Amino acid sequence: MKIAPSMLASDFTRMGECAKSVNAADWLHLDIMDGHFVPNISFGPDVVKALRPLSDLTFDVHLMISHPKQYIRQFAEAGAEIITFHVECDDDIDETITEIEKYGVKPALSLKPGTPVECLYPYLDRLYMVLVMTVEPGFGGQKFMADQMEKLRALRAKRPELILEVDGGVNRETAPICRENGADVAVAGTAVFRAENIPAEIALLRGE
Ligand SMILES: O=C(CO)[C@H](O)[C@H](O)COP(=O)(O)O
Ligand SMILES: [Fe+2]
Repeated sequence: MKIAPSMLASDFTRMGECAKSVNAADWLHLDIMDGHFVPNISFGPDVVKALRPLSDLTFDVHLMISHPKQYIRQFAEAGAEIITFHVECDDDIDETITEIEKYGVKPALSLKPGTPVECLYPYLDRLYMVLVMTVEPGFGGQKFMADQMEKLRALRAKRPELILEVDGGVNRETAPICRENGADVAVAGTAVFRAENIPAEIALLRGE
Protein backbone atom coordinates (compact mmCIF):
# COMPACT_ATOMS: atom_id res chain seq x y z
CA MET A 1 0.00 0.00 0.00
CA LYS A 2 1.29 3.44 -0.95
CA ILE A 3 1.39 6.20 1.70
CA ALA A 4 0.37 9.81 1.12
CA PRO A 5 1.27 12.06 4.08
CA SER A 6 -1.22 14.90 4.51
CA MET A 7 0.37 18.36 4.80
CA LEU A 8 -2.65 19.41 6.89
CA ALA A 9 -0.92 17.78 9.87
CA SER A 10 2.45 19.46 9.18
CA ASP A 11 3.86 22.46 11.06
CA PHE A 12 2.59 25.37 8.94
CA THR A 13 5.52 27.56 10.07
CA ARG A 14 7.91 25.19 8.30
CA MET A 15 5.90 23.48 5.55
CA GLY A 16 8.86 23.21 3.16
CA GLU A 17 10.99 21.24 5.62
CA CYS A 18 7.97 19.10 6.48
CA ALA A 19 7.37 18.27 2.81
CA LYS A 20 11.04 17.23 2.49
CA SER A 21 10.81 15.16 5.70
CA VAL A 22 8.35 12.73 4.08
CA ASN A 23 10.32 12.03 0.92
CA ALA A 24 10.34 8.31 1.84
CA ALA A 25 6.59 8.28 1.09
CA ASP A 26 4.86 7.82 -2.28
CA TRP A 27 2.46 10.74 -2.74
CA LEU A 28 2.05 14.12 -1.00
CA HIS A 29 -1.59 14.77 -0.01
CA LEU A 30 -2.70 18.41 -0.06
CA ASP A 31 -6.06 19.13 1.62
CA ILE A 32 -7.84 22.20 0.28
CA MET A 33 -10.79 23.46 2.39
CA ASP A 34 -12.96 26.48 1.63
CA GLY A 35 -14.87 27.05 4.89
CA HIS A 36 -18.08 26.31 2.99
CA PHE A 37 -18.07 22.69 1.81
CA VAL A 38 -16.41 21.92 5.17
CA PRO A 39 -16.25 24.24 8.23
CA ASN A 40 -12.46 24.54 8.12
CA ILE A 41 -10.17 26.66 5.86
CA SER A 42 -6.72 25.30 5.01
CA PHE A 43 -4.57 26.71 2.19
CA GLY A 44 -4.80 27.36 -1.54
CA PRO A 45 -2.96 26.88 -4.86
CA ASP A 46 -0.11 29.28 -4.02
CA VAL A 47 0.97 27.00 -1.16
CA VAL A 48 0.83 23.96 -3.46
CA LYS A 49 2.94 25.87 -6.01
CA ALA A 50 5.51 26.87 -3.35
CA LEU A 51 5.91 23.25 -2.21
CA ARG A 52 6.16 21.79 -5.73
CA PRO A 53 9.92 22.33 -6.30
CA LEU A 54 10.73 20.87 -2.87
CA SER A 55 9.33 17.38 -3.48
CA ASP A 56 9.53 14.62 -6.07
CA LEU A 57 6.42 12.89 -4.70
CA THR A 58 3.19 12.70 -6.70
CA PHE A 59 1.07 15.74 -5.76
CA ASP A 60 -2.35 14.44 -4.69
CA VAL A 61 -4.71 17.41 -4.26
CA HIS A 62 -7.95 16.79 -2.31
CA LEU A 63 -10.48 19.56 -2.94
CA MET A 64 -13.05 19.90 -0.14
CA ILE A 65 -14.67 22.91 -1.79
CA SER A 66 -18.19 23.64 -3.02
CA HIS A 67 -17.15 24.91 -6.47
CA PRO A 68 -14.06 22.98 -7.63
CA LYS A 69 -14.44 23.58 -11.39
CA GLN A 70 -13.33 27.22 -11.35
CA TYR A 71 -10.12 26.35 -9.44
CA ILE A 72 -8.91 23.36 -11.52
CA ARG A 73 -6.63 25.45 -13.74
CA GLN A 74 -4.88 27.05 -10.77
CA PHE A 75 -4.22 23.71 -9.04
CA ALA A 76 -3.07 22.13 -12.31
CA GLU A 77 -0.64 25.00 -12.92
CA ALA A 78 0.54 24.74 -9.29
CA GLY A 79 1.70 21.17 -10.02
CA ALA A 80 -1.18 18.88 -9.05
CA GLU A 81 -0.86 15.45 -10.68
CA ILE A 82 -4.09 14.02 -9.27
CA ILE A 83 -7.08 16.21 -8.42
CA THR A 84 -9.81 14.72 -6.25
CA PHE A 85 -13.11 16.53 -5.73
CA HIS A 86 -16.32 15.55 -3.97
CA VAL A 87 -19.40 14.00 -5.53
CA GLU A 88 -21.41 16.14 -3.04
CA CYS A 89 -20.06 19.43 -4.45
CA ASP A 90 -22.27 22.04 -6.18
CA ASP A 91 -20.65 21.80 -9.64
CA ASP A 92 -21.53 19.47 -12.52
CA ILE A 93 -19.45 16.30 -11.99
CA ASP A 94 -18.86 15.43 -15.66
CA GLU A 95 -17.92 19.03 -16.54
CA THR A 96 -15.45 19.15 -13.64
CA ILE A 97 -13.84 15.84 -14.72
CA THR A 98 -13.53 17.26 -18.26
CA GLU A 99 -11.87 20.39 -16.86
CA ILE A 100 -9.31 18.26 -14.94
CA GLU A 101 -8.58 16.19 -18.07
CA LYS A 102 -8.13 19.40 -20.09
CA TYR A 103 -4.97 20.15 -18.11
CA GLY A 104 -3.58 16.60 -18.33
CA VAL A 105 -4.26 15.92 -14.63
CA LYS A 106 -5.69 12.61 -13.36
CA PRO A 107 -9.30 12.97 -12.12
CA ALA A 108 -10.60 11.40 -8.92
CA LEU A 109 -13.83 11.55 -6.93
CA SER A 110 -14.36 11.32 -3.19
CA LEU A 111 -17.41 10.77 -1.01
CA LYS A 112 -18.31 11.60 2.59
CA PRO A 113 -18.99 8.73 5.02
CA GLY A 114 -22.77 9.24 4.78
CA THR A 115 -22.89 9.17 0.96
CA PRO A 116 -23.80 5.81 -0.65
CA VAL A 117 -21.06 4.39 -2.88
CA GLU A 118 -23.60 3.99 -5.71
CA CYS A 119 -23.49 7.80 -6.19
CA LEU A 120 -20.06 7.31 -7.81
CA TYR A 121 -21.10 4.59 -10.24
CA PRO A 122 -22.12 6.85 -13.17
CA TYR A 123 -18.59 8.33 -13.25
CA LEU A 124 -16.31 5.34 -12.60
CA ASP A 125 -15.28 4.87 -16.24
CA ARG A 126 -13.87 8.40 -16.31
CA LEU A 127 -11.89 8.21 -13.06
CA TYR A 128 -8.25 7.44 -12.30
CA MET A 129 -9.05 6.95 -8.61
CA VAL A 130 -11.71 7.00 -5.90
CA LEU A 131 -10.89 8.44 -2.48
CA VAL A 132 -13.00 6.85 0.27
CA MET A 133 -13.25 9.16 3.31
CA THR A 134 -12.86 7.28 6.59
CA VAL A 135 -13.63 10.41 8.68
CA GLU A 136 -16.05 13.30 8.18
CA PRO A 137 -14.02 15.69 5.96
CA GLY A 138 -12.80 18.96 7.46
CA PHE A 139 -10.25 18.14 10.14
CA GLY A 140 -7.21 15.94 10.75
CA GLY A 141 -6.76 13.79 13.83
CA GLN A 142 -10.18 12.10 13.82
CA LYS A 143 -11.12 8.46 14.48
CA PHE A 144 -11.05 5.96 11.60
CA MET A 145 -14.50 4.70 10.52
CA ALA A 146 -14.05 1.01 9.73
CA ASP A 147 -17.62 0.76 8.43
CA GLN A 148 -16.46 2.58 5.27
CA MET A 149 -14.40 -0.47 4.22
CA GLU A 150 -17.42 -2.02 2.53
CA LYS A 151 -17.23 0.82 -0.05
CA LEU A 152 -13.70 -0.31 -0.93
CA ARG A 153 -14.88 -3.87 -1.43
CA ALA A 154 -17.84 -2.78 -3.57
CA LEU A 155 -15.65 -0.57 -5.77
CA ARG A 156 -12.99 -3.29 -6.15
CA ALA A 157 -15.64 -5.80 -7.25
CA LYS A 158 -17.08 -3.34 -9.76
CA ARG A 159 -13.83 -1.93 -11.19
CA PRO A 160 -10.80 -4.14 -10.35
CA GLU A 161 -8.32 -1.72 -12.00
CA LEU A 162 -9.48 1.49 -10.28
CA ILE A 163 -7.02 2.98 -7.77
CA LEU A 164 -8.61 3.14 -4.30
CA GLU A 165 -7.38 5.63 -1.69
CA VAL A 166 -8.53 5.93 1.93
CA ASP A 167 -8.31 9.16 3.93
CA GLY A 168 -8.75 9.88 7.62
CA GLY A 169 -7.59 8.31 10.86
CA VAL A 170 -5.04 5.97 9.26
CA ASN A 171 -2.39 4.92 11.80
CA ARG A 172 -0.46 1.80 12.90
CA GLU A 173 -3.66 0.17 14.17
CA THR A 174 -5.94 1.00 11.23
CA ALA A 175 -3.52 0.72 8.26
CA PRO A 176 -3.73 -3.12 8.31
CA ILE A 177 -7.55 -2.84 8.02
CA CYS A 178 -7.11 -0.67 4.90
CA ARG A 179 -4.62 -3.12 3.39
CA GLU A 180 -6.88 -6.13 4.11
CA ASN A 181 -9.77 -4.38 2.37
CA GLY A 182 -7.77 -3.63 -0.76
CA ALA A 183 -6.70 0.02 -0.42
CA ASP A 184 -3.96 0.95 -2.89
CA VAL A 185 -3.07 4.25 -1.17
CA ALA A 186 -3.62 5.52 2.37
CA VAL A 187 -3.47 9.17 3.40
CA ALA A 188 -1.90 9.65 6.83
CA GLY A 189 -1.47 13.07 8.40
CA THR A 190 -1.27 12.89 12.17
CA ALA A 191 0.34 9.42 12.22
CA VAL A 192 3.21 10.53 9.96
CA PHE A 193 3.92 14.07 11.14
CA ARG A 194 3.70 13.18 14.87
CA ALA A 195 5.99 10.16 14.46
CA GLU A 196 9.40 10.14 16.13
CA ASN A 197 10.95 8.43 13.12
CA ILE A 198 9.03 9.44 9.99
CA PRO A 199 10.63 7.03 7.43
CA ALA A 200 10.16 4.10 9.85
CA GLU A 201 6.52 5.07 10.43
CA ILE A 202 5.88 5.25 6.67
CA ALA A 203 7.37 1.78 6.23
CA LEU A 204 5.19 0.46 9.06
CA LEU A 205 2.03 1.94 7.55
CA ARG A 206 2.91 0.48 4.16
CA GLY A 207 3.12 -2.95 5.76
CA GLU A 208 6.84 -3.46 5.13
O1 LIG B 1 -9.00 15.06 4.13
C1 LIG B 1 -8.66 15.12 5.31
C2 LIG B 1 -9.59 15.66 6.33
O2 LIG B 1 -10.74 16.11 5.74
C3 LIG B 1 -7.25 14.69 5.70
O3 LIG B 1 -6.58 14.24 4.56
C4 LIG B 1 -7.26 13.62 6.78
O4 LIG B 1 -7.98 14.00 7.90
C5 LIG B 1 -5.86 13.19 7.13
O5 LIG B 1 -5.51 13.50 8.43
P1 LIG B 1 -5.36 12.40 9.61
O6 LIG B 1 -4.45 11.32 9.08
O7 LIG B 1 -4.78 13.19 10.71
O8 LIG B 1 -6.76 11.87 9.89
FE1 LIG C 1 -7.63 14.57 2.51
